[in-house]
Amino acid sequence: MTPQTAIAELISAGELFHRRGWVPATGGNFSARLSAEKMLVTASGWHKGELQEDAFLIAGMDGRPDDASRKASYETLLHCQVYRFDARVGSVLHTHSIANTVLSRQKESIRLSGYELLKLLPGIQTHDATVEVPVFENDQDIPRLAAKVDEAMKRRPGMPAYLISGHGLYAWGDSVAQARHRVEALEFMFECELHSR
Ligand SMILES: CSCCC(=O)C(=O)COP(=O)(O)O
Ligand SMILES: [Zn+2]
Repeated sequence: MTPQTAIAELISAGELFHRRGWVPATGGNFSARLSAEKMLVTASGWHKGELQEDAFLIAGMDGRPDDASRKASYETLLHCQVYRFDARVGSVLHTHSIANTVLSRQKESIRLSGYELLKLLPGIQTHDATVEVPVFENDQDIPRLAAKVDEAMKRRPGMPAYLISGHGLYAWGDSVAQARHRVEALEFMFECELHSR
C-alpha cells in the first residue's frame, strides 16, 4: 500500500470512529503496513477525528520513527507486535469506546455468541459461533504489555482482537478496510452486550 492511500483510508476511519464516539479526546491510534519492514502510524497526541497528512509518520517494525524528531503513538509497540506476529496483517486500529471500556473493566474476557456480525471475524462462517475476546490488564509499560499480548497470541494464534482493561480495543485486518469493518462489528457486538446486561 502506498503511504498516500494508507493516509487517506486512516483519516476516513478516524472521522468515522469520531462520529461514532469511539475515539474521544486524543484516544486511539491507527497504523497500516507499508512493507515487510515499515509501517505508517499516527503521531502521538492527535485527535483521531481531525487527522491530517502530517499526523502520520513512518516507523520500523521496532517502533522507531524513520525521522527521529517525530514522536510516534505512545502505543506503537502494540501495533508492531501484531505486524511481527502475522505477516498478513495490513492494518491495526485502536479505539476507546464507552462499550469496550465498560465491558473491559468487568471481565477477563468478553464472550460473543450467536451474532451475525461474528462473520466479520477471521475464520467464522456462521452466526452459530462463539468468540472470546481476551482482556489484558492495562499497563503504562507498553513493551511489557506487548510482550504479554505476544505470549497470549502464541498460545492462541487465531485471536481476532483484544481489549485492554479500562482502556480500549485493538483489532486488525489484512487492509485498513478490513480492520475498520472488524472494529465496527466488534463495537456493535460490545454495545449489544452492554445493552443486554
Ligand atoms: C489521551 S488517551 C491516552 C493514550 C492512549 O491510550 C491512546 O490511545 C492515544 O495515545 P497516542 O500516543 O497514540 O496519541
Ligand atoms: Zn489507547
